[in-house]
Amino acid sequence: MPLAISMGEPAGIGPDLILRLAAEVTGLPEFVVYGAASFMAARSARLGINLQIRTLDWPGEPVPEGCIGVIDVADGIAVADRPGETDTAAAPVVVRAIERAVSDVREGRCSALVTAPIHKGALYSAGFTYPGHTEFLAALCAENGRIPHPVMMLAHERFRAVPATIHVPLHIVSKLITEELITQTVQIVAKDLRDRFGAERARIAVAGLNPHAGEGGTIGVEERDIIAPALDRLRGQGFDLAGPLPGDTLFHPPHWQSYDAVIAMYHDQALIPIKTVAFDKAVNVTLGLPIVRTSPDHGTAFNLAGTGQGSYESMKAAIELAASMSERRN
Ligand SMILES: NC(=O)C1=CN([C@@H]2O[C@H](COP(=O)(O)OP(=O)(O)OC[C@H]3O[C@@H](n4cnc5c(N)ncnc54)[C@H](O)[C@@H]3O)[C@@H](O)[C@H]2O)C=CC1
Ligand SMILES: NCC(=O)COP(=O)(O)O
Repeated sequence: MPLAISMGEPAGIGPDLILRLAAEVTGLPEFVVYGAASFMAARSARLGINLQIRTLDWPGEPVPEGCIGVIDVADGIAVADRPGETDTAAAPVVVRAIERAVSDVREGRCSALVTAPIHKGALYSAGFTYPGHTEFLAALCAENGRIPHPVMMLAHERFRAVPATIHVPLHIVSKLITEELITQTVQIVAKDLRDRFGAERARIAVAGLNPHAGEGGTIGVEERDIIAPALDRLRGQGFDLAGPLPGDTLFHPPHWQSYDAVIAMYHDQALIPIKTVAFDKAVNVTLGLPIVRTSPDHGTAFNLAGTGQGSYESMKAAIELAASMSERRN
């Protein structure tokens, strides 16, 4: 069964990386692209890539050598090949690509989902109401009206960083740190590390929110009043946890290397360390969903789109990790 790759923002680097990987790298897991076939052909020609675009009726259709299979979701919308220039008209295609890909994974026609980067601002101006893929995918995976709690994890080998809150302004993070959020996040991380990464009893570190993890309640009380009690309760249920630990020293390599994952309290607390050490290799994984979803760690890189420059290593790692996670699960 192929992987489903949503093409992402057409003005961005995502389509280039998909095309370059298909043309230049052998031995990748089989995949099909969800997006606009005519746009993919135009971007391929711009990049001088010798690859035919083959429109598929269904993802399992055989794709001849020298071709890349595309499930065309353009539905009459002309997606322009203009690197670096967003176009509101393309937004429905970008969104539909994700929706169709999720549906094909959920219905067993594809093994897992890999998303190329979207430009959040471009989608917001076209009326998209989800902060990012992570929250949108959770909504698409709702069952009986229940939306699963999605957990973002950035992973490179044993370095796995999880922001407990995701795409939210910093000034409301503190209000969102609740015992329920800490509990749910730890439970999902531990379960998915076991089921999808083979870490039988994951050892997880949890960061504090405030400098020095609150310094005993003198520089903030979330650690004392919320995070520590939640961790104590979870330890009582058998989870192997350290923390709350000061966020500034937790990512010192000898420290994080002794854990299977580090849970941070907010987006940048988790993502800055991993992007600093592994920007071109780390993968964004969504935990807590009934499907496997990965993505490169970077965004749309408008300055590189359409140039053939830029690294495809994170996208390649996302494809390989999606394949290995879905094999482990099946
Ligand atoms: N999964 C997703 O859909 C993601 C989407 N984004 C979105 O992407 C847009 C742009 O975000 P930025 O913060 O500018 O981040 P960005 O990752 O697009 O770019 C940051 C810097 O990294 C460089 N860069 C990015 N990818 C690269 C690659 N493959 N090889 C070499 N250099 C690369 C860019 O040229 C730029 O200098 C935003 O709308 C953001 O929300 C950001 C991260 C993930
Ligand atoms: N910085 C990571 C990021 O913004 C990716 O978000 P998502 O689109 O995967 O939810």
